[in-house]
Amino acid sequence: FAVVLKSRRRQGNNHRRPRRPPSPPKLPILGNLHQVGKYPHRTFARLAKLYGDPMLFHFGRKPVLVVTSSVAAREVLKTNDLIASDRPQIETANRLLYGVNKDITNAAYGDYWRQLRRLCVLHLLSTRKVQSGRSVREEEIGLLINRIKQNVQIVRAVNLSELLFLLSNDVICRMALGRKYDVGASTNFKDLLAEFTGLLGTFTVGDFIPCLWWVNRFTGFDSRVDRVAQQFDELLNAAILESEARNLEKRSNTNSSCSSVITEDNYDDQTFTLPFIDTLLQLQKDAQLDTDAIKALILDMFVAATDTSATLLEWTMSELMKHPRVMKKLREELRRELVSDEKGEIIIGEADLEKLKYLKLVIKETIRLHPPLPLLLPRQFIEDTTILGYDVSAGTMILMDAWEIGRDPADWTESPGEFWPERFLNSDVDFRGQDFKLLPFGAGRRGCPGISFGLAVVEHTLAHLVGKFDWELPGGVEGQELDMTEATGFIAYRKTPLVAIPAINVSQKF
Ligand code: HEM
Repeated sequence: FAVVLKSRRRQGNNHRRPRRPPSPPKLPILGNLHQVGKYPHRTFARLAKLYGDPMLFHFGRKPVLVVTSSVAAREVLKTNDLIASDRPQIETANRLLYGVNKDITNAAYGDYWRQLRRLCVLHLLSTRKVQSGRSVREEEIGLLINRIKQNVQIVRAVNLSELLFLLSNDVICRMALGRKYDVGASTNFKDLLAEFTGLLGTFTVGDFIPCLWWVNRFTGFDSRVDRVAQQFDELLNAAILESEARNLEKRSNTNSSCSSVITEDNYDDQTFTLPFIDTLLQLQKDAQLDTDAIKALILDMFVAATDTSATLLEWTMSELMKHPRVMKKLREELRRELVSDEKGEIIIGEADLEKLKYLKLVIKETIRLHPPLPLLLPRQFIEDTTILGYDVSAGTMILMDAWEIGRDPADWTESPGEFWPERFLNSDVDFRGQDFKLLPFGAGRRGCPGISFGLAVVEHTLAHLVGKFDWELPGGVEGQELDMTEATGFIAYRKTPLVAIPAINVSQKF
């Protein structure tokens, strides 16, 4: 009798009407696409006040769960971590990244993704690998500082945004390919990467309304995608040839007849200093990776590392210029904790960064207010599930509004919209995926594996920019008047570049 009752109950459950999350009214065919606007993270924040959290949108026919609170974020990223670990398949990403399931970021959840993730975590982004990039970072930050010093002497404003993008581009270029590709190359690598990232972040109408697939062909979007994909492919093929030549030279120098192919078992200290491309090519056989997968993985690293770190730096400098009290306090910390050379110039080594507690609070506060990816990266549910009592179907896309979550007065009770790094004093709230009210790097299985890599560049560069220079806005504009408008797109850059005049820091003479 109990069995019959149980099975009846189960049948009853299966047939109850699903309880869906609240949705704004939608249009035929378009669904809610017309409501998303230029700044989707702001639109979602506004609509959540009317409809609640989470909300169910429809982009064309695609259901999209939008999360705007830490409570729902925890339910998705912790309680349902496994079920929420897929990514939606986006046609443009597949065209740019060597087809379906080649790179890590867009790979469907499964064995192949797990294999790539392991490779990244162990061999490309591990603590030792990040440490091995120290000399690259120091050299590139040194070049940045010299470029700025040249402008100090003639009291000229510098385009800090441009310089910061160049820096993070050069760092990842050297770490991934072993050298910079900008200087003297026929292709302007930086511009090509910017175009690549822009295209990758574009959802097109055909992604959500399949019968409109032809629009991209008609507007010329598809041919742009194909051109950029081909240009990168040529560049990566050349980089692979260079890597093979390096490997050959190394073998002939060591006069060794045995192959220098590395496996997971013969990984030595020297291997950690290799560029990503050399490591991946040498692990290729052991890891059974095809060459397209290696190229796709390298491209992922470029996109993931360049704009995120540079954007975080440009917002941090913007907030500091807007808040001279915080800039002064940070500079005092740098003077107090670091030693100076005989000319009075502060010496900043990576080992010193641990001492800079206030600098870390400044970065944390900036990333709370300006997460470089305000909606993280889209995920997708693998199975039907429930989120805060609402039924959600397999295949539903997930957008996590980290921008709104970081400003939600329910979690950030004291002036949530204000830039105030001291809010993190005596607080252990962190952004590494354990605190669902601060999610700039996501969380769970698919959370960002490059946090340490990114922060190593950001912290070190910020210490140099603030420790070595005083900054003013051109035309006598006061910091408080600095325009803080964001650009549109999946990465929240500044809308206008940050331009500022550097001056010799009072305690220093160059
Ligand atoms: C300030 C710097 C950075 C920010 C704000 C950032 C943010 C993010 C976010 C929000 C995600 C999606 C997480 C999720 O779905 O839960 C992500 C994924 C990822 N990030 Fe980062 N990231 C940064 C730097 C880096 C760097 C430097 C690298 C590598 C060099 C990197 C590599 C990746 C990869 C490979 C993924 C995809 C992971 C997967 O799908 O399994 N990121 N990042």
